[in-house]
Amino acid sequence: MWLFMQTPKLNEVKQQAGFSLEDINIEGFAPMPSPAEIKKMAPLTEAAAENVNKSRNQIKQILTGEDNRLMVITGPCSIHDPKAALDYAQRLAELSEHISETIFPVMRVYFEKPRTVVGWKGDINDPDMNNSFNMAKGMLKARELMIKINEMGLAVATEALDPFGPQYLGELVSWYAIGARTTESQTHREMASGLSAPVGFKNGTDGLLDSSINAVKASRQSHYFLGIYENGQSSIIKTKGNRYSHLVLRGGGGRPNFDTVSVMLAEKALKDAGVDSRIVVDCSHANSMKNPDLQPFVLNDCITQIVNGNKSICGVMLESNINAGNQKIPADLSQLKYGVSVTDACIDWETTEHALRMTNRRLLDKKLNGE
Ligand SMILES: O=C[C@H](O)[C@H](O)COP(=O)(O)O
Ligand SMILES: C=C(OP(=O)(O)O)C(=O)O
Repeated sequence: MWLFMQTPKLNEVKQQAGFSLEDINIEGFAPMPSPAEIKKMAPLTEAAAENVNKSRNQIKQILTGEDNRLMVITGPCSIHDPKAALDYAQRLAELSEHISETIFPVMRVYFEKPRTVVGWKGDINDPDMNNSFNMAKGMLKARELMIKINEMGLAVATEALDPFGPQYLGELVSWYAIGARTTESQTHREMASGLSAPVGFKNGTDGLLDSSINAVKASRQSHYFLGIYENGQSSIIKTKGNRYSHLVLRGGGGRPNFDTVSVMLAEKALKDAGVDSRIVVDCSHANSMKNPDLQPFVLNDCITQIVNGNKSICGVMLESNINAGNQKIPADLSQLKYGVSVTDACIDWETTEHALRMTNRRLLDKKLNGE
């Protein structure tokens, strides 16, 4: 408070002394268009709005068990090429028609990447992939793509990483993840409490569940925190709490946690904590030890649990792309291979389609047998 009151005097002192006490490690500031300005450049369309509304309701019903279909969140680890993303969306939308009796597909449209240490942080942060960090361009690109994918009738899932992001993209997202690296962060729990769509909290990278269960609890409450308003004005935000936050098992600490015993332990941990939440299983990340070829086996195991009577698993996640594997970002971007991840390695489209058709068949059999 004293420093605040003395600011004019301090500034004088700083000028005389020739030094500053703030922004010492800041190299520069650049203006960023407000959420309202970006929305004006890529406005929400009626078709996209209707799809978001419908998809959110379906996901909510899956999370409460009113809709017993399996939510399958599938798509690239990260988006870097909108053309390939739309190609993927087209394939998923077509497949969706054949599997919709048992599966509700949601496309991973991940524009923000949390890094273990450093690396490309996604298409919003650096859309030109050349360290030019044109975030205004990245945000516009993200909105344009999410609008198109919604217009194709697919629900959009994304990771909420930057707390300003939802003001720009929130109306286009039907399912959010809070990642393993941020589940314990108060900032992300507060943000989740105000998000307009259901939020899945990943368990921590250590594989322990406490931080994610605490996160589910915290995000269901109302919070006050600092953020921005639509016009870019810095604001105090009061949230209502997110009734649809839930747990996502992604393995960690050197071991997976998708198996029957781990899922039963997660159910018990939720019950002991007094949290009523169904579970999404991420078949990738530490559940497949980052080996994409194992993802279909993880999926298959989850379906076996469901067929055998498990009622808590309501969704699964796959990291899938048009082509398998991953690639380093080349200095010459014309060398980028089409439809191949630039972050985590993915399964290819053929493997994805086969896995989802098999899943549908197994879930249909269960339904036909009245199990
Ligand atoms: O899903 C993506 C990655 O697993 C996550 O962003 C961490 O990536 P990194 O360990 O390569 O930084
Ligand atoms: C970063 C991701 O996952 P996690 O937070 O589980 O590592 C992801 O799904 O892209």
